[in-house]
Amino acid sequence: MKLQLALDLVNIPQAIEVVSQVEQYVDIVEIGTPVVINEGLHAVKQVKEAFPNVSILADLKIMDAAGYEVSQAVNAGADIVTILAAAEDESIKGAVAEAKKLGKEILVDMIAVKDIKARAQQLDEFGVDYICVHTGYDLQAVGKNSFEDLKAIKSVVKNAKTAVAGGIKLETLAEVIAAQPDLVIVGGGITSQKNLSEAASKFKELIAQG
Ligand SMILES: O=C([C@H](O)CO)[C@H](O)[C@H](O)COP(=O)(O)O
Repeated sequence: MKLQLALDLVNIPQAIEVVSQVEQYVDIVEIGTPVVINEGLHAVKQVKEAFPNVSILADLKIMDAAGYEVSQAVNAGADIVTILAAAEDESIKGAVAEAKKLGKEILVDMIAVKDIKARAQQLDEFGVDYICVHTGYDLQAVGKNSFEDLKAIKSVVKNAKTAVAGGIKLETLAEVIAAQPDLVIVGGGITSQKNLSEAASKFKELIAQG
């Protein structure tokens, strides 16, 4: 089980500062969608240049022009690029083909998908690398989480790695670990803490025990 740190509410210098404090505890650093919207793919490029040995996920949440957008993110330094599960099948297949050509990976974000099991089965057949259940900020705000959805995809996905994101805190981590995803994505659960390094190390320690 791996730990991904999501950086959503920072600018580029702040992102670099955060990564310098937690690098040893996280397996993947996510350049979050709000950061890409604010700073563009320069954020991916500059964080990768500062930490060439860190795996970078670019959370583009692609919806169309998938092959092209994947290629641009990879050119900037991304190792993993995200696409929305709600995108057309052709877009998902295009993203997978481009990532495979470049030796990189695709994570599909299931945010807002209603029939989680059926879509996860289709995505698995398309050869995506990760399938991620995700409760976004707007549903977190009304008390939702993705823990049941994680169990649902775990019951049908045969090839892809599974991931979970959305409001995961130290207090809820045990429930997540019990479902055994391949990747746990944590943003505010680490970045809102005073001592970032201590918070990341606690997440890492519990995940390693998982
Ligand atoms: O993808 C995310 C969200 O849609 C904003 O772009 C976050 O990175 C993801 O939800 C993880 O962050 P936390 O919910 O703060 O753990």
